[in-house]
Parts: sequence; structure tokens; C-alpha cells
Amino acid sequence: MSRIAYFGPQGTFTEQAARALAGGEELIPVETVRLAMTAVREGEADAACVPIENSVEGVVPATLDALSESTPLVAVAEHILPVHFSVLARRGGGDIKTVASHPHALAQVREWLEANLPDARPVASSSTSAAAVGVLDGQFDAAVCAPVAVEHYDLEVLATEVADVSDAVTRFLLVRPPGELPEPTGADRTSVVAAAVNRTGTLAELLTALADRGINLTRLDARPTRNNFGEYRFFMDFEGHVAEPRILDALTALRRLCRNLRFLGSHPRADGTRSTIEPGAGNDDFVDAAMWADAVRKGDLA
Ligand SMILES: O=C(O)C(=O)Cc1ccccc1
Repeated sequence: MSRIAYFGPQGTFTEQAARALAGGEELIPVETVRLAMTAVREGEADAACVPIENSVEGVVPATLDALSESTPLVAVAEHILPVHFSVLARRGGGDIKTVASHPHALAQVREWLEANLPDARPVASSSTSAAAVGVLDGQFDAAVCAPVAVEHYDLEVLATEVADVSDAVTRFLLVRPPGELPEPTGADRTSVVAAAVNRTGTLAELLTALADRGINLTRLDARPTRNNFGEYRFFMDFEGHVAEPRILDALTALRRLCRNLRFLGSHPRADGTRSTIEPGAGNDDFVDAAMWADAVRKGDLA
């Protein structure tokens, strides 16, 4: 049985995603996203389940930072969860003066809190379940949690189905040390993080390397390198799988353009969306062009 570290404690959205991605495996709750990945890097877990991006709030910065540091990990699977929240409080508790949750959760219920708990001060906690634990401990008066949290924490449900944007979703990754990659399916996503040299036009060059090969970008985020003020790493997700000639060609182009390029995985997309293939940019076109160039080089073609 594999050991899967997940961003816990018990009852987080990430636990729900981990169950969907690796249900029969041993699930180990870990306090932060970074520590979940450290558990994998240090061999205490075989894989980690972490949140990566939300349709309302965007990327989870802690996940990007942990993916770019230390030894490489690659994403081998993803899961998308619809996200709505339950608001929990101590049984028989008094006024709600503080309401705690993960910053992503607070950002997604801001309007609801203003309308329903206008006097409560929002307080950031490390995860939605950490907020529930804080309510039990008397640290906060209410917590904005995943619906499953009530199964783990003896708290009263003040409200369910809370969400300012009703169809919000969060995408989660299963990451593990580099090894055999999942097979390409035609509906895949590839991720990289690029440390480009700091000169005019470098980001445009990276994006052009993809655009020239007809590769559709699905996410672009920048995070500071932390060492040099003004220097950034670019996280790019795009359609396709490294096993495809067109994607491999793009990766080698990116590698030439970057001071440092880290491959973060190729895996099937949870939404099943198949890659867009532009005219002249299919895998057959790349194979055919490479064969033609090879023949020219060998002098087989006039
Ligand atoms: O704190 C959690 O439950 C998480 O898994 C992170 C998170 C927070 C808010 C929305 C989706 C995921």
C-alpha cells in the first residue's frame, strides 16, 4: 500500500481530493503543503496531494513555492473538486466575533460573511480544518470548512452550501519523485517552472516557443525567486504530454531559453479536455518534419 501525505489535518478539501485520487492507500495528514512535499522528498511518503489552483482565487502560492524548491517532484494525476463551504461553531457558543479559515476559503465567502456575520473578524488559519480545531480550542468562534469537516470535529453547523461564486472549483495534484510518467491520453497537461534570464523579452520568448508550436497555455503564474528582488520564476501549464513529439520539441526550446527549467510533470486532465491541435502542429507534422530534415542531412534528398 502506498503512503499518501496530504495537506491536512483531517477533513480538508485536500483530504477529499486525496481520497478521490488514491482512495485505497494509506492517507497521512500533514500540517502544511510544504511539509506534505517534504514527507515525499524524505521518503516518509510515496506521494503528496496538494491544492494547486482555484477558479476564484487563482493559484495556491505555497504549492508553487514548494514545487520549485529542493529536489524535483512531478505531478502524476489531478482532481477537480467543486468548492462550497460549511460554517461551523462551538455548540452553545455565544457571539461570533472571529471567523477563521484558509485564506482561499475566506476570499470565497467574503460577501456571505459581510451579509451574515458582519461583526465577525476574519482570521487566516493554515487550512480549513486547522480553523475547526481552533474553534474547538476556543481560539476562534467560527470556522469556514469543507462540508466533510463536521464528520471529524464536534461542532455545530451554522450554514451549509456557502459560496460567493456557486460553481467555484479547486484543482489538486498528486505529486511524487520523478519516475515512470502516466501514459498520454490526448487530454493531458504538462507543467514546468522556468527561471528565465532577466533581459528584455524573455517571457515573450517563452510564450512564443509554445505559440509557435500551436501549444495552448492553460495557466501562467509568476513567483519571486526570493533571492534577487525583481527576479521571477514563471510557472506554465500547457496542453499535451511530454511523450508527444510536439511537446518534447517545445520543452527543448524552453530549455535553451532558460537559466533553469524544471519539468513538473505530464498527466491526464481531470476535465478530460483534449488538446487543441493547430494546423501543421500535430505530432505527425513534427515527426514528418524531423524525418525530412534527417533525410536532407544524410543527403538522401536533393
Ligand atoms: O484548507 C483546506 O481545506 C484545503 O484543502 C485548501 C483549500 C482551501 C480552500 C479551498 C480549497 C482548498
